[in-house]
Amino acid sequence: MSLLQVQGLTKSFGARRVLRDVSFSVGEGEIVGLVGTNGAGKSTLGDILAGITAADSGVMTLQGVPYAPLSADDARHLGVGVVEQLVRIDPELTIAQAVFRGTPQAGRPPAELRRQAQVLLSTVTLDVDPDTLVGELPHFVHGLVEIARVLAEDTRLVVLDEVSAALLPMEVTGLHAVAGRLSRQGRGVLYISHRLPEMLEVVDRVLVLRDGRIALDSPAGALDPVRLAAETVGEPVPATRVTAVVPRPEREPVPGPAGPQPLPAEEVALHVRNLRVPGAVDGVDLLLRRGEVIGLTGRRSSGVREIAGALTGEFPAITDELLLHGEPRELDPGANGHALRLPAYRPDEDAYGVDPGETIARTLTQEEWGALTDLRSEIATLRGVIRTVHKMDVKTLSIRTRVGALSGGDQHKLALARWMAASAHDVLVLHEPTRGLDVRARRQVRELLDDATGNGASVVVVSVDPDELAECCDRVGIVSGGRVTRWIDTGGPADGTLRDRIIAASTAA
Ligand SMILES: Nc1ncnc2c1ncn2[C@@H]1O[C@H](COP(=O)(O)OP(=O)(O)OP(=O)(O)O)[C@@H](O)[C@H]1O
Repeated sequence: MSLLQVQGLTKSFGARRVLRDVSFSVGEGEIVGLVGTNGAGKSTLGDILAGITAADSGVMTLQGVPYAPLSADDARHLGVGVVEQLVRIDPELTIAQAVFRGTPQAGRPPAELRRQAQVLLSTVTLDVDPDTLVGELPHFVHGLVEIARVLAEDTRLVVLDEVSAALLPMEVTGLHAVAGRLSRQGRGVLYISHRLPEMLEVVDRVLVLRDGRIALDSPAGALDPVRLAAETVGEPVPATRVTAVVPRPEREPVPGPAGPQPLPAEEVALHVRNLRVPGAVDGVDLLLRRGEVIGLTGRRSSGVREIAGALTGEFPAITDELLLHGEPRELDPGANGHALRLPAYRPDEDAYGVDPGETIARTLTQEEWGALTDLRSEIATLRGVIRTVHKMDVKTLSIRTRVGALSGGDQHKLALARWMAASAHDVLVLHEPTRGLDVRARRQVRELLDDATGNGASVVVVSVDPDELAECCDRVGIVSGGRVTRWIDTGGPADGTLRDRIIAASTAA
C-alpha cells in the first residue's frame, strides 16, 4: 500500500527553479533510493517532506491523508523524520537524552528513558551505553543516534540524507541492516546517496531527480551503477575503474619500501621508514613517488588517522628515517624548519571549511583580493572564478551567490578547488576529497588530482569509500593494527572487482 504520495511538487529559491512538477510515491515497507547531481534538489525535497521548508505548490498525502507539515516538529509528529549526514548533536547530552530530545517522552524519568533508549539503540545496531555522553561518540555515528530518535516517535517515513557518505563499508552494511529492519516494520525509507553501487545493494526502487523532475523511477534490479550514473547526469558517463571499463594511464610498478630495486632518488617524493605513533601506529613504511596518488584506508581504530596525522604534524610520532625529496626531515615539532608538516585538506564536517556567508567570488579569490592592483588583474581573477564554477559544474545563477545557499556538494567542490589552487605544496594529504560529490564531480576531482600530479605533486588520500580509493589512487594501503598490512595495486588493466578487493581486504584486516 502507498505510504507517501507526492504530486506536482514545485520549489524555487529566487530565480532558481529547483523542483518542477515532482511526483512519486513510497510504499509501506519500501526502501526508495533518491539520486541526482549535486544541486539537483534532493535535500530540498527531503526538507519539504520533513517540514523544514515549504513547497511552492503541489500536494502530498501520508497514509491516504493530506500531508502539509508546518514545521519539522509538525512533520515528526505526523510521522516523517529526516536524518542528515552532517547532524551535530549537543555533546553535553547523554545518548538517552539525545534520542528522546524534542519528543513527548523527553520528560520521563531517566531510568525509563535509559531503558527505552537501549531498545532503540539495539534496533539501529548501536552498541553503546545510553548514559554515554554524545561528545564521546565519533561524529560518524551521530546519524545512527538520529535514526533512533526518529524511531522514538514511531515515524512512518524515514528520510536518510547522505547518512552513508562518511561511513566505512562495514558501517554501511550496518546502516543497510537498519534500513532493512525499518522496512520489515512496514516503515518507508527514502535513501539519498551518491554512493551508487552501495545504494543499489539496499534499495527496492530508485528515483532519479534531474532538471527538477523525476527523470527515472525504476526497480533497483533493472539498474547497475553505470546505467544509474548515466541516468543521473542525463548522458553516458565514461565508466570509472570501479566499473571496469576505463583503465588509468599505465604507470610503472612502484616497488614497496623494502622492494629489491629501489626507485631512483629523484623519483621519490616521500620516504618514511618505521613510523611509530605511540599507542596507534607500529612500524609503517611509506614510499610515495613523484606524481603518485596513494590511498590509505582501514577501520576507525586501525591507525590510519594517526598515520596521516603524523605526516601533517597533528600527532607526535617518530621514524627511523624520513626523507622529503631526498632531504632529511623530522617529525619532532621542535625541529623548526625541518619538521614535516604536510598540508591537509579535510572537508570540515560543518561547512567544508568555507564561510557560508561569503560569496562564491570572494571565496575563490580570498588570497588574491588584497593583492589586486588594477582592473586587468581583477578581470583575470573574476574570469578564473567563472572558469572554476563552470569546470566544477556548480549549480548557481551568479558568482555573487552566498556559498551557504549552494548545495552541500557544490560547497565541497568550491572548497576543494580553492584549496588545491592555493596549495603549491608538492606532497598533499587529502581526506575524502569526493565525499558527497556526484559522479561527474568525482571525475572533476580526479582531473584536479591529475593536474596536480602532472605538475609533480604527490598525494596521500585518506578515505572510507572504496569507490573513491579505486577511482583516485594508484595504490591503496590497507591499515590494520597500526600497520599497513597490504598494498592493493589499482593500476594495469581495469578490473571490475577492484572495489570488492578493497572492501574485502579492509573488512578482513
Ligand atoms: N536556502 C536556500 N537558498 C537559496 N538557494 C537554495 C537554498 N537551499 C537550496 N538552494 C539551492 O537549491 C538547489 C538544490 O540544493 P539541494 O541542497 O537540494 O541539492 P542536492 O541535490 O541535495 O545537492 P547535493 O548532492 O550537493 O547535496 C541548489 O542549487 C541550491 O543552491
